Amino acid sequence: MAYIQFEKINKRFGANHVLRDISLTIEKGQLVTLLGPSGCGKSTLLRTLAGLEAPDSGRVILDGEDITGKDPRRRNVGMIFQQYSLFPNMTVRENIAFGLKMQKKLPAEEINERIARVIDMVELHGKEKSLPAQLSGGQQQRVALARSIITEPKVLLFDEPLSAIDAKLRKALQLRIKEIQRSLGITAIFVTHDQDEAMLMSDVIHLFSTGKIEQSGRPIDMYTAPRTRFAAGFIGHYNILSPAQFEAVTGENRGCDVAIRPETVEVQPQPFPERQDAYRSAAVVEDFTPHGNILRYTLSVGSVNLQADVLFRSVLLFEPGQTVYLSVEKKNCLSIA
Ligand SMILES: Nc1ncnc2c1ncn2[C@@H]1O[C@H](COP(=O)(O)OP(=O)(O)OP(=O)(O)O)[C@@H](O)[C@H]1O
Repeated sequence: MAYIQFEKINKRFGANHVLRDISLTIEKGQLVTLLGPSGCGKSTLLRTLAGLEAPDSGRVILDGEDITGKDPRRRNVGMIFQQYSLFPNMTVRENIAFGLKMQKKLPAEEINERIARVIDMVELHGKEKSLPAQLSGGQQQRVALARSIITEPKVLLFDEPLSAIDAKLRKALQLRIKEIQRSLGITAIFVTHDQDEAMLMSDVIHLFSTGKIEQSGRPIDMYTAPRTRFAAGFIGHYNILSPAQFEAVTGENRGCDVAIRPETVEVQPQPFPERQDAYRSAAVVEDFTPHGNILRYTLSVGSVNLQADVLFRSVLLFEPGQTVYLSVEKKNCLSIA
C-alpha cells in the first residue's frame, strides 16, 4: 500500500471547483512535486493533507490511517510556507526548539542533541542566538526547515518555500533540501510553479492544470515524453505545431499536434543529406536570444516559426536573414493530444 493516498478528492470554493476528483499515491521516502500554474489547486491539495482545508468528498490516507477528518495538530505533518512564519522575538535556537517542546515531553539532553543535529544539517552554526530579523531570507527558511524536521514528522510539506529567495541562493537551497530529505529518508511533497525547480528536486512530478492532474512521471520522462499540449507547453520549452504547421515543415500530416524540443532541431548552413529517420527543410533565420551557453534561434519555414537551440561556444553561427537548413529526427517529433 502506498504511504500517502489521495482518493477522489473534490473541493469547491463557492462556484470554483478547485479539485476535481483527484487521486494520487505517494511512496514512502519520495520527494514528489505538485507542479502547475498559479491557481490550479496545488496548495489546496497539500492543505487537505495538513488538515488546513477539508475536502468536500474523498479521503486522505497517511501511513495506513484515514486522516481526512483528523485534528491537524495530531497528524504529525510538518509544513513549510513561503512566509517563514518564525517567532520574531525568539532566537534561532528557541524557534527550532519550539516545535519539539510543543509536541512531546523529552529530556533536556535529548532536546539539546536534536537541536545540535538539525542546526548542523541546515548549516546554521553561530546563528543560534540571532533573532529572525538578523537573518537573510534563505537563513530564515533554513530555520523553518529545522523547526519542522526536528519533530520527525511523517511527511514534510513545502508550499512554494523558495519563491521569495533570489535565484542563486535558491539553487543552493533546492539541493540542500533534497540532500536533507534523502538523508532522513523522509517523505516530502513540494508545491511549485517553477519547472526547473521541479526537475531538479523531484523523484516524481505531478503536473496540474485547473483542478486535475495532467500527467505524472519521473522528471526525465515528463521532459522527454509530454503527452499533451499543456504538458509540452509547461515543461521543456517545446515547439508545438498544429497538424497543418507540421505538414508545412515536414510534408507529413499526422492528424494531431506535434511537439519538438528546440535542442533536437539541428541547424547548419548547407543542406543535410537525406535520411529515412529524419525530416529536413530549408529555413530563414528570423532572430536569436542568448540563454546562458545556448543560443535560441527563431527560424521560419514559410509562415511557420520554429525554435532551435545551438550551443554557444564563441562565435555567432547564423545571422538574421540568412538561409539555413534544419534536420530533426522523427523520433524527436512527439505526437500529442
Ligand atoms: N480559502 C479560499 N477561499 C476561496 N477560494 C480559495 C481559497 N483558497 C484557494 N482558493 C482558490 O482556489 C484556487 C486554487 O488555489 P490554490 O492556492 O490551491 O492554487 P495553487 O495552484 O496552489 O496556486 P498558487 O501557486 O497561486 O498558490 C484559486 O482559484 C484560489 O483563488
